[in-house]
Amino acid sequence: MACKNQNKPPLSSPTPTSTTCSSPPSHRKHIGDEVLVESWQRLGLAKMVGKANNGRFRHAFSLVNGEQELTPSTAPTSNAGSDYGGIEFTRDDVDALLSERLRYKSKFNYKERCENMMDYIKRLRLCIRWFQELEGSYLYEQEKLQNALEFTEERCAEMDLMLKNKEEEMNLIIVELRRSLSSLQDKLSKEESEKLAAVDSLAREKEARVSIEKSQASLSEELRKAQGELQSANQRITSVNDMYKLLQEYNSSLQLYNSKLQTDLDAAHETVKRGEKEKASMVENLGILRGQYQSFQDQYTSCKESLEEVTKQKEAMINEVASLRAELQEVRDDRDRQLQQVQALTAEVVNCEELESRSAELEERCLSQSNQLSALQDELDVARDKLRVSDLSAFETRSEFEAQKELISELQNRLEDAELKLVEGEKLRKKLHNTILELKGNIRVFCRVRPLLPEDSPGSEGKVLTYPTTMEALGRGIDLLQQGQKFSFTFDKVFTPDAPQEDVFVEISQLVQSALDGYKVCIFAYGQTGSGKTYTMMGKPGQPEQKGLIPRSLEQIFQTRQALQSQGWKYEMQVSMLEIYNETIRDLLSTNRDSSRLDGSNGKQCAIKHDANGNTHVSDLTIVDVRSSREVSFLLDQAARCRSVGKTQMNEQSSRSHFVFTLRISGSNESTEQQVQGVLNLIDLAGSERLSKSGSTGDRLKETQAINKSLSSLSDVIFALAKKEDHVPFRNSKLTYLLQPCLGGDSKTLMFVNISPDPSSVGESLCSLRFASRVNACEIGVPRRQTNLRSSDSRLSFG
Ligand SMILES: Nc1ncnc2c1ncn2[C@@H]1O[C@H](COP(=O)(O)OP(=O)(O)OP(=O)(O)O)[C@@H](O)[C@H]1O
Repeated sequence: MACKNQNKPPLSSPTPTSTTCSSPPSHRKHIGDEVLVESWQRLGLAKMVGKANNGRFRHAFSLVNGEQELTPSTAPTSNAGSDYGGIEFTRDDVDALLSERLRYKSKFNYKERCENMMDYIKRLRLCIRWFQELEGSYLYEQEKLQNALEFTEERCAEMDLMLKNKEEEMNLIIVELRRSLSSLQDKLSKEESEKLAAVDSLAREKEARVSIEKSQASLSEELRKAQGELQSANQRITSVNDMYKLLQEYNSSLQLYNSKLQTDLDAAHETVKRGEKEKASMVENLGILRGQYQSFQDQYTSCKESLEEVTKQKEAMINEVASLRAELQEVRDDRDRQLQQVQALTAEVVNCEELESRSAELEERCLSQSNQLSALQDELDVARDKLRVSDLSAFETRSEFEAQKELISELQNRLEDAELKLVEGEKLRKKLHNTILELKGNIRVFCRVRPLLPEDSPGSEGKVLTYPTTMEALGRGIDLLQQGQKFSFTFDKVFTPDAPQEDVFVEISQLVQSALDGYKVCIFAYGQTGSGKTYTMMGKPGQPEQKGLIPRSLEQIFQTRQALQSQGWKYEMQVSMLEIYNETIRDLLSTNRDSSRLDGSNGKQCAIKHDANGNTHVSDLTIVDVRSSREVSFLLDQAARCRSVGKTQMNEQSSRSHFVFTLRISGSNESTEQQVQGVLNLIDLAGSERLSKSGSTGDRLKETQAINKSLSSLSDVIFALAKKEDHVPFRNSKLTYLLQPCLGGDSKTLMFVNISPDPSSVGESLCSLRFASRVNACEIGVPRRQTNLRSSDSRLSFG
């Protein structure tokens, strides 16, 4: 029965599954209790074995259920070793005890037999007790095993249930999975077909991309062309404008000429009328003269006839006289009578002579009248010729007039076309300008180098600034030489010392223009003290050709405002000017300025506030409505007088504060119902300077420290923006807080970095250029045009 190979005692294996020994199944089944009872019954008496067998039974009742040891730790405390002296029995021992034959030396030695019997009984008792103990522990084990079995069965049932549930679930899941598999398969097939389609579309997209790239290239070509065309259109516009002016002049001269011709024509008509009248009167005269002539002719003929008659009579009389003389001779008596007759005849002769002279006179008159007539005829011919000529010239003038009229209307049409083109060009310009600005990034940097001044240190170190002439850097690059090391910088534009104010303004005029289009525009000048910031922004007072950007911008804005009136635009403008001095805001247009300057403040606490629309308001700031650039110039002069200016070692007239000029523009177009709100901020920053170099003390030192602190806050803000940091320290200074919308928002911003060519300032120039190139690398967002309706609070804001 012992299964030593398995290292298990023969009476153990309470569970059918726990044994692998070769004993018959019927025995193995009851091995825990029945086998022992059976053995005891069969044995009756048994030889007691005395000694334990090395504790092998320690394992006899241990059960490994799974990995759980049920005995001996959980078994009731064994009394082995107490009643039966800790003796344990193996089956062999029990068998040996039961099969023990008591032998006696003498059959009748009862004492010995009795002792042996007692000993045997004692051992049997021990064995029985051991068995009982064993049985108890077996029963306990059995119970435990039963419990474990039940527990296991329960668990099995639970497990079964769970498994069933799980199976159901699994089945469901399988069904679900099958379903999802089929849907996935569907999807897969769909995806595959989509993939194929996507591959197709990818190929198509690739083609499209290629074609788009091509079209992009062609578009950029077109853009370039359009820019070229824009330029040429601009040129054409200027030439058309010139031509328009010329044509206007020509037109007015033509109108003058025309009116002159008209008066000439009227005069010619008058002359013609007069000529016709004269002609008619002449014709009348001629008729009269002809009548007179006829009557004279008649008289003449009658005179002639009478003369002839008279002559005949005379001849007859002469004959008669002769006959009479002869008769006188003959008839002297009749002489007196005859003499009387002669005298009468002589009187008649005198009469005739008178008649003759009268006839000559009449002939003369007739001649003169015929001469007059022929002269009149000639005049008439001349007048007729003149009339024909003036008719011709009137016709010519009329046709010329018509041609001029046509020319004028054609020119007017062309002018209208040109004006339309101008408007279109203007729209295109705005669009292109905004596109260019967006492409460039909306904070741009221009660098301006001022000329060497007599007060600059003599150029012992030679030229420290040079300008590269390569294609890509021409007009945009600047090289600085410091201790033999070259530092190159590129900006949107570099103005060399010889660049006049006009050229600088031309470059920013488009930007200024966009304030009228509803953009926030901010232009500020940065640089070391004495580098030309105030010169750039304000210019030189009293020298019109050296006017700075602020007066030029205002002139342009007011001119454009005038020009845009014809397109239906009406603008309202408001101006404010302030300075930030020692971290205090001062109102430069305040009327009680003088008293306020005494205590170092303007009496009012000007506070900066940003509203939800990104507009900045400065409380208690004087805001003036302006209608002309003259008004603004007056205000600028007033502000310049109030500005904090002082003399430093670096600059005779150094600005000791940041100057902020703001023009708020509000425009509306009644015909298009459009409304725009633009802001133009023009800022002249105080100059940065090294304390050591400036030699400032006292108040100047305090000013310089305040200036440097606010400029360093500005550079902190720029660096944070350049690094796209989450927190930008706008609130670190009044200047940066005021400029917040321009630097971090949606405005078009331009920075001038002013540079001194003085070799002794090369360190400061390098700092300024480095700062400027950081600013140039900043992206501050997309400029936004403000075309919304005007708010009820229409007072000035900074942007
Ligand atoms: N482009 C220029 N052409 C001629 N003169 C110039 C130019 N730029 C500056 N200047 C002259 O240089 C001097 C200093 O210029 P300005 O006062 O404008 O410097 P600034 O940078 O404003 O100095 P600060 O910061 O001390 O106010 C002035 O006399 C000015 O006339």
